[in-house]
Amino acid sequence: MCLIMPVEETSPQAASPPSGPSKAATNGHGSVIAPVAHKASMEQNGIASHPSHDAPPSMPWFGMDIGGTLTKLVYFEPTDLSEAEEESEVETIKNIRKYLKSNSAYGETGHRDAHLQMENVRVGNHTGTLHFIRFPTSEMPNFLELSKSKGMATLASTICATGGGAYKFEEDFQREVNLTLHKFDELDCLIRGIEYIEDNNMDRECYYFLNPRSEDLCEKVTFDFSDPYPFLVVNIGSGVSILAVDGPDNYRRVSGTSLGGGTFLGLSCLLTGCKTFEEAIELAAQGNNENVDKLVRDIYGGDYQRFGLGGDIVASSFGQMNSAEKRAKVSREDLACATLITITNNIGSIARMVAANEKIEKVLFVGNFLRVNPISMKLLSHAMEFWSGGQLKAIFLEHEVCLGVVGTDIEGTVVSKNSSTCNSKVRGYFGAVGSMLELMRTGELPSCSVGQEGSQVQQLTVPRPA
Ligand SMILES: Nc1ncnc2c1ncn2[C@@H]1O[C@H](COP(=O)(O)OP(=O)(O)O)[C@@H](O)[C@H]1O
Ligand SMILES: CC(C)(COP(=O)(O)O)[C@@H](O)C(=O)NCCC(=O)O
Repeated sequence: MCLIMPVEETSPQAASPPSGPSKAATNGHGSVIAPVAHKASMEQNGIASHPSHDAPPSMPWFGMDIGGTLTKLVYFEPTDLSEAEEESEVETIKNIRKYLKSNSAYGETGHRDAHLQMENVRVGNHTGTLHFIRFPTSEMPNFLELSKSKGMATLASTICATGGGAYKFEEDFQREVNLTLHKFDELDCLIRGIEYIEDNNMDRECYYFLNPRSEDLCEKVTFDFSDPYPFLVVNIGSGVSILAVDGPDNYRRVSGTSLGGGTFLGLSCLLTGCKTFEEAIELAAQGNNENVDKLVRDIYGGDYQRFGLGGDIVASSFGQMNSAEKRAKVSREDLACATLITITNNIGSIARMVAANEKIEKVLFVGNFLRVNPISMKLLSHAMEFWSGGQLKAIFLEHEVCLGVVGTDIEGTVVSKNSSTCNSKVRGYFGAVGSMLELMRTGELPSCSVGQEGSQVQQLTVPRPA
């Protein structure tokens, strides 16, 4: 059984930098055309195939998403090993398992999200537990050092990896820990997952906010995504990528901005001395941007009526901070709040212009910047609707983790149709889960299933690649 990995050369939607890993075709307007990679096209292009295997790959089983800010690592711990299997395991694997399980912090910055742990998961031919570990990508040298000290290099195994770091750190993995990275593209994965919504009538997966500005009237409403095309995807990670999805397996990276989640975090740390994203969001929730920004009414004394600009609209982000007097009065909370609003509004504004340019009305916002961040979701909702005169809708997803899983070619899943079996808190790890499942692709074998503790295990079937 020969399996094909969607390696990078077939997914030419990489961002504009000339040194990017992929060769991209452009459509003449600067946007990059990227059909989702398929086995057939990869074979035609002479792309390397995944090593064929009838048996699952040797353990340990990991998946990695090495992003610009966060590295997300998923580790599968088999809980059904027979005595003979346990005995035949090499000491290094046992030690790695013991080390990962007995700690919830690794070094100073690595965390295992123990509360997200998923029991009773079937991967390949084993049942076990999925562990979710994250650390700042900037700590990669320490991570490699730690892996080396735990004997990873002696295993000579393979890890599936996605995200920009899969390219950046490929040689380091090989050199330091003798690990081969099978890379696959983060945007292909994302788009496939979203398309799965349409294919599987996941009619409660998408939602938008009604009356996003009103604390009392704001309501989360299901969005009917049964007729999705065309739609825009705004992926807010460290930076922002904007993709226009024209039809099945057909998308373009039409725009992007470097002012993204990483900018919010970086500026917040700089301005408030906060140390984490969570702290920055908490500060922002307690602050008032009006002490930092210059509003239309600060300039006009009221509304700018001729063009319908209300007095409470931000005219100039951080526009009051040129005054030493105002700077002296401003709080950390105010600064975090203004930073969040500045970044969010800018993304909303670019998304709106791209939508108008592309004549697209549905705009899907995804990425970890929106994690624990209802302020931005509601702001985006309001901005999209207000500035488009009600034409544009900001749409969000309930379960990015499930979409990520199916986004790597896992189809026919029961899990994603039944949201109660999805762990929505695992948002942000989907690329890592998806990359581990890539490792498991073994043709038509049922390869992965997910169940809650105590519930029936449900099967995900993995089709033979198209
Ligand atoms: N615990 C966290 N640590 C750092 N950033 C976080 C965290 N949770 C959410 N974020 C936000 O998510 C962004 C990263 O999003 P993500 O989708 O993981 O992108 P990337 O793959 O580029 O790391 C950060 O820049 C930050 O704004
Ligand atoms: C380069 C990236 C695709 C990397 O993805 P990320 O790790 O930020 O999720 C993204 O940061 C991006 O699209 N940046 C904006 C580049 C630009 O169009 O200006």
